[in-house]
Amino acid sequence: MTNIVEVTGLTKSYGKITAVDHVSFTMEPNKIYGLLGRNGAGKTTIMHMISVQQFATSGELKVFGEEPFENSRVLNQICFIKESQKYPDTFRVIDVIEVAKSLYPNWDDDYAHALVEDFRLPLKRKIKKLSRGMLSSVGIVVGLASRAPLTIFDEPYLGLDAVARVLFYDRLLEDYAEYPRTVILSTHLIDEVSRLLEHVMVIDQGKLILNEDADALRGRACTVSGLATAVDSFTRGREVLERTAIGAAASATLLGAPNERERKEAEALGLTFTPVSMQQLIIHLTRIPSAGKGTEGA
Ligand SMILES: Nc1ncnc2c1ncn2[C@@H]1O[C@H](COP(=O)(O)OP(=O)(O)OP(=O)(O)O)[C@@H](O)[C@H]1O
Repeated sequence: MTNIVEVTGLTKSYGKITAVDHVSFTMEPNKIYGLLGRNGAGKTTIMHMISVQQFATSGELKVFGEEPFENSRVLNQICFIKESQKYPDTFRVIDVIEVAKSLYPNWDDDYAHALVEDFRLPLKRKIKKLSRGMLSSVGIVVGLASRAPLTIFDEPYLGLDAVARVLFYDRLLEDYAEYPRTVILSTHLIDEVSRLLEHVMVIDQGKLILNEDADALRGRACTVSGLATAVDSFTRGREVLERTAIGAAASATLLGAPNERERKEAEALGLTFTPVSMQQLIIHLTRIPSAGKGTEGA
């Protein structure tokens, strides 16, 4: 099957600033990708280039197997939801829904209206009179109901409360199960979205430093805790990402999941293992300069 996105050596410079620096990757059909990274890492710029809202300075980009520039076959299949979407002043929620209906070939109007109710959006209210969270909900409704084969959510939930965020995650998973498509989700709330993600890409200072299957990533580290002397004895000779100690107790985050023998060894020392959250792991990995080396183009 054709890759949805194929990027080779993609670079975007603004004068002396290199926002995206020779990034190469592919995105497969029907997967949920997390595009993660710190502020200013280059995530939005990458998503803008994929959706042809910005041009690359150099490199190659194919979307749905084609050059995306002025290519309606490609552009019709992309829905981009950004944090601060602007709408005409006179627009009400219903107007946004109607325009979206005409834009996206796979639009499901019944689903859109069901989502409007779920998110408690007042259809007749002007967009400019909506609260910040309600405005984010409008974008989420459009993104989900578009059922676009490539749906991009760039930090879609500014101002959205926890209940609405969980609603978004649940609806996305349910609808994706029934109508698989490729979703790119860019967010800082890594732990919140980690259960949704099938593949994780981390951008740091314009470079792709991690490009990995989410399950493989989850198995890449664990934390071992107990008496500091026991922790140190167990971790000797192993790759420790971080060690913290309080009084006589310590915990160490280790690369790799423990095998049966290691579990027994730890148990004998009175140590316990806990999984490392995706957010912790990414923080650990992005702190180490050599962390993702060799992952580009995976
Ligand atoms: N129009 C522009 N002119 C100059 N520099 C820009 C422009 N747009 C983005 N940049 C710079 O490019 C870099 C990447 O920005 P980008 O918006 O892609 O980051 P991001 O990862 O999406 O960040 P955030 O998580 O904060 O939204 C930043 O250093 C930013 O200052």
